[in-house]
Amino acid sequence: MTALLEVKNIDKFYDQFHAVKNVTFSLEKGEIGCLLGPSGCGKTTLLRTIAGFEDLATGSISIAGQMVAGEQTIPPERRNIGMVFQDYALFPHLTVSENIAFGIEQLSSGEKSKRIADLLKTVELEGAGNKYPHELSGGQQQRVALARALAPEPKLLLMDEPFSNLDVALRENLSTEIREILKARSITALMVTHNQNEAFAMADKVGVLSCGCMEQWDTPHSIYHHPSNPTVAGFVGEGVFINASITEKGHIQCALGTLKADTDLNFDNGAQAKLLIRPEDVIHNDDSPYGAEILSRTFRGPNILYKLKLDNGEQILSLVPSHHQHAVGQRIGIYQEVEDLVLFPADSSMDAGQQCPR
Ligand SMILES: Nc1ncnc2c1ncn2[C@@H]1O[C@H](COP(=O)(O)OP(=O)(O)OP(=O)(O)O)[C@@H](O)[C@H]1O
Repeated sequence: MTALLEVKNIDKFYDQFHAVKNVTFSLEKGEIGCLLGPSGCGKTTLLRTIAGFEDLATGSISIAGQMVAGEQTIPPERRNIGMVFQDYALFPHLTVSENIAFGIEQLSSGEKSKRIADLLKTVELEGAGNKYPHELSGGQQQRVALARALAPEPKLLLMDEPFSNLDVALRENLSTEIREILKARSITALMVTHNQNEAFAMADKVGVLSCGCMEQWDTPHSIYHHPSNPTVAGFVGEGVFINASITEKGHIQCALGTLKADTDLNFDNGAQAKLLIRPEDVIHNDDSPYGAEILSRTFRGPNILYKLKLDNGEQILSLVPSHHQHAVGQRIGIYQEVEDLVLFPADSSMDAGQQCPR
């Protein structure tokens, strides 16, 4: 099966600055991908090269089997792409219906009206066709922007931080809603976001970028539970690395006791490693022989996030139901319940989530 979007070994420079480095990934028809990564890692640049707003130095991009950049270049308007931007970019002097009609002027008026009515229904804005953008909320405007991008029935939809102007509750609802709309229509889409919750809620595949490199392109589950390197592990979720040693085949010793691996660890006996401990892996239980001192606490509604100091001085995080009330400085009992062992060699660079040089 040919991928709908195929990005192969692309490099992009701004003068001497290497903004995208040998990036390869693909999306099947109907799949939703999200590009995630710290500020300046190249997410928008990558999206813009796919849209055709930026030239490539090397590599190729194909959409629905047609090469659009590489040995041949096809201009943005002929790439059959729809775009949704952070600031909605609606025409303020046009009504909602006129905004949606913008890219389908070539259709007969009957077809146009039918397409607009269908899209207004899809984005749940029936009855809002005669309104102007300023009469709508941010979330409604972004739904109009989506309808406008979908009107010409593009092969690929690109979305650049589409929810970042919206408040937190709305972002979550809208990301789920938009995923459902795209899935119902089998639309292939690629979205850029800073927000990992959004990426996980929306995407079939997530690409974690760092300093222009694609660190991992994988399902949200694998990105979270099987990160391929410390950069991905540290960027996604709130994990902390602690020291560990491989004592015998499949046994790992750390400050939280001994852990046993079900699979081959690819470490020699006696090897030193860094073990990822996520806050949800650390369970509060005062009967546990392992204890830690509370260094700080952050109330999060249903949970409290404790920063804890282990007896050997290492620090970890623990997510505890918020009806537990413990003060900073108090000692609590904890035990580990690490389900997915994420281990990297002790000498790995742990520069996760850092700003990329510009
Ligand atoms: N037109 C340009 N000319 C020169 N450098 C640029 C240009 N556009 C982007 N860059 C640089 O390329 C790098 C990647 O930028 P890009 O906007 O793609 O990052 P990003 O991951 O989308 O960041 P953010 O999340 O902050 O929007 C940055 O270092 C940026 O300064």
